[in-house]
Amino acid sequence: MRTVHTLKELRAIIRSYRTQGKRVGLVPTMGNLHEGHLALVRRAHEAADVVVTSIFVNPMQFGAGEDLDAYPRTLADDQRKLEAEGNTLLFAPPISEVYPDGLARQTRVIVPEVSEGHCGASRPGHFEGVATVVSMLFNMVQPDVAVFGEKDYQQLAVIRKMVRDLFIPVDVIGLPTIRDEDGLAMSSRNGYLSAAERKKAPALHRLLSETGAALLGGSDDYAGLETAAREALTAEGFRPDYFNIVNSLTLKPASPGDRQLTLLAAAFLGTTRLIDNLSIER
Ligand SMILES: Nc1ncnc2c1ncn2[C@@H]1O[C@H](COP(=O)(O)OP(=O)(O)OP(=O)(O)O)[C@@H](O)[C@H]1O
Ligand SMILES: CC(C)(CO)[C@@H](O)C(=O)[O-]
Ligand code: BAL
Repeated sequence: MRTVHTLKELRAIIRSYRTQGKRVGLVPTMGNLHEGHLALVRRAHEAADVVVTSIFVNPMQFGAGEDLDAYPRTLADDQRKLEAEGNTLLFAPPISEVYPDGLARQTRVIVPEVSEGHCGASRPGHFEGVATVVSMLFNMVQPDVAVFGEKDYQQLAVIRKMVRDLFIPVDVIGLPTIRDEDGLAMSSRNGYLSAAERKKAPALHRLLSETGAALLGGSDDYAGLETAAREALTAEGFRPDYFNIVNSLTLKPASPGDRQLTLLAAAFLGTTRLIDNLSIER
């Protein structure tokens, strides 16, 4: 596996893939790779001849006071894991390569509607940062296909809409969330949890599952279920950010007739913010 840090090197290699008629897959990440990321790499291998994984901790999607500086950077470990997966190329640019004129002067991509509410409300500017950097990565790598995780459900919806609205010629594949044995969604931020917090963490997935079961059982009392789930999270030691029952496609609050529902949740354990979701069909 090769690792490149500059756009010039990346472009030269992508050009040679194109000359050989290869189908290119992209897996955008922020590094500190775990089994969730590696499942995306495996899926990309099924859909493409060569797989480019990017590692870039994108400052534009972090708000003031968030964990940009603390975010784990583990390039050597990540390289070993990608090598073992048969990943073809790792693109790990420094900030100066992606934003040579600085963040303030950077052209930005705004995706309306699906980026509003939920994480978009709690992290103002976050999805603008995500859409901007993902559109840039698409232009840098020019992949045929790109793979993202459903763990970041709203992010995936934002990227799908951006691709549709801007006619970007990339197939977007979403992959189900990979979990630890106790149900906790794998995430780089799980590494911030203390041993005691890690024990409590699976309650987030459990409460999503219990609420999903109540919905499948026929309950339409969305507001009541949301309040009960937030109270249960608090009782489990979390500080809930949101627990919302939404229409799976629009991400707007669910209406009684909706058949495809998604439960979106974010909650803090100490200073660590965890997100998770569950989709059901009635
Ligand atoms: N448990 C998981 N299962 C499937 N995909 C995942 C999982 N965790 C992350 N991903 C996907 O990996 C890609 C890169 O995500 P990222 O590098 O932010 O990882 P992360 O572990 O979610 O980190 P963070 O703690 O910042 O949320 C995204 O498409 C994300 O949805
Ligand atoms: C898609 C992404 C790599 C853009 O920075 C990031 O938001 C992530 O890791 O999910
Ligand atoms: N996994 C989404 C990236 C972020 O939280 O900034």
